[in-house]
Amino acid sequence: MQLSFTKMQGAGNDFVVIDATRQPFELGPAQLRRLGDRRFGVGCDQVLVVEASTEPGIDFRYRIFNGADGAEVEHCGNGARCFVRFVRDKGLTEKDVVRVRTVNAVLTLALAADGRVRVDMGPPVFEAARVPYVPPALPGDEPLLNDVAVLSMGNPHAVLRVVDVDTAPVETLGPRIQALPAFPQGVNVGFVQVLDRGHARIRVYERGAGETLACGTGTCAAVVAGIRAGWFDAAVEVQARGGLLRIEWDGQGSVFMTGPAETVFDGVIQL
Ligand SMILES: N[C@H](CCC[C@H](N)C(=O)O)C(=O)O
Repeated sequence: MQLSFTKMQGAGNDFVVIDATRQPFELGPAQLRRLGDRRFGVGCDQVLVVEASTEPGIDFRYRIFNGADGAEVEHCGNGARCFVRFVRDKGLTEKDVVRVRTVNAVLTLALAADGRVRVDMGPPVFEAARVPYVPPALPGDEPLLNDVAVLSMGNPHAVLRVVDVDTAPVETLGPRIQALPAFPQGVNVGFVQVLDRGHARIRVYERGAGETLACGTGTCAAVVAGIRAGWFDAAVEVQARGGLLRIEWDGQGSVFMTGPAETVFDGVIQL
């Protein structure tokens, strides 16, 4: 089958975006992995699917699949910014602010005049069962989890503070933490370097993708963990390897993320 797609990126986190508003989305895991494959397919961190909505007050449905394993996941923050850029540029809406439903949340996405996009990422969740996270029976039972903050941004995150992200053991510690029984549905592992109360650097070893150049939900999770720990004020500029994200959280409501969203090319693939 021939599949039309648009390649997009948000702070270097890259996506294959599929317009499924006019025909049902029917790709299986093997086809999704092919889309994500950087040798045998298009190559992307995640596949984003735009579906029509019949729900009052909801403009679109937003589905996310990790490129490496084809698994459907709950949220993708950088993808959300590309989503609104896509639906606007493809004429699927005239709105600059759209509301979209994911598998477990409703997000508000707003195109700004400077081309950046501001996303209401919803509130963080700390209740272990909703992450999901199974804490060790006793603190210290699992040394890898000492000093790790665990929370959900709709998807699961583990956050560690490091002195320097460039020397952090991302490629080794990331997968080791992901493999722990404490995370029954896996986890995205963030490594955050605090520069000052309004600035940070980050690297994220993502579930189902490995290290990406940026992770929107992971950056939100790191800032939330840092605000709770007293490291940050309510607004933080975070430098990822692929670009700069601005995260705001008042300590109780939604987390807001502002950053870039760009189209790279349109294409057709034979699946
Ligand atoms: N790998 C993530 C999904 C993509 C998240 C990331 N690309 C973002 O921008 O939030 C997960 O399995 O939960």
